[in-house]
Amino acid sequence: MGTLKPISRPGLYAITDTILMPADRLVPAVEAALRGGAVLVQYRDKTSPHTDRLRQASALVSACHNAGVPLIINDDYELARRVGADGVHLGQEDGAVTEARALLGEQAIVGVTCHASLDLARTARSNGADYLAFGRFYTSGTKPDAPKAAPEVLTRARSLGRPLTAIGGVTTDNGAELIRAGADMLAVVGGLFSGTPDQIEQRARTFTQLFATHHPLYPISSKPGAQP
Ligand SMILES: Cc1ncc(COP(=O)(O)OP(=O)(O)O)c(N)n1
Ligand SMILES: Cc1nc(C(=O)O)sc1CCOP(=O)(O)O
Ligand SMILES: [Mg+2]
Repeated sequence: MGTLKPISRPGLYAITDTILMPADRLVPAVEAALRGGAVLVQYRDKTSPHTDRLRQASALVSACHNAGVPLIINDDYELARRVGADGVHLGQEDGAVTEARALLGEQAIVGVTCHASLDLARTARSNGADYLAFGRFYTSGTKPDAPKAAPEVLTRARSLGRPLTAIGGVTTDNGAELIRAGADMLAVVGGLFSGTPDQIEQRARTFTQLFATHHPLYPISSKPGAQP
């Protein structure tokens, strides 16, 4: 068995956005999410020139590693390798898990989009995915046309034995339903990053509190009121 990867901690998965977070606000916004308890961060930028993406991803590696949190790069495992990120998130059209693993190494975190499909999830698991992402669960301003999923898919996917991520229109109001259905991470763009750093930090704390209240495996020592 390999070493346990850091995604074994349930919690908020913060995903960046080029519209909500222009270059000068990117790092402060992510630092606010980290102060609020985000356990994983994804750099998702589908439009900026390569040199900008390289600079921004490098800055995020430093911010995340200062907080002891892994940084995932969306789509681009070559960029992940260049900046020393901790892994990559792959959609169904973004290349093979095995190729990403070969480039990034055994310890890399590779996540895969499974939409609402247990078959896609089984295939992703066989190919070595470290977490399985399901969605979109609610109305999403960031990706309105993503295929729909119902929370029950999370409950069914629990038997696959991989951490489950829920994405798409997730907010502090609807997140508890997804955690109770089986989500180990809530992947959030608009429901987290549409605001000032203070608001982002407060929302991240609220998401973190949802895990403390509703996730069965939330670390005992992190539960409010628990003795250290
Ligand atoms: C955690 C997480 N889940 C799903 C996605 C979506 O990936 P994909 O289907 O490749 O779509 P794009 O994000 O590339 O538009 C994700 N990025 N992260
Ligand atoms: C990037 C992405 N992927 C989705 C999927 O369902 O695969 S939904 C989505 C957008 C997530 O942003 P927001 O939290 O603002 O809805
Ligand atoms: Mg993709």
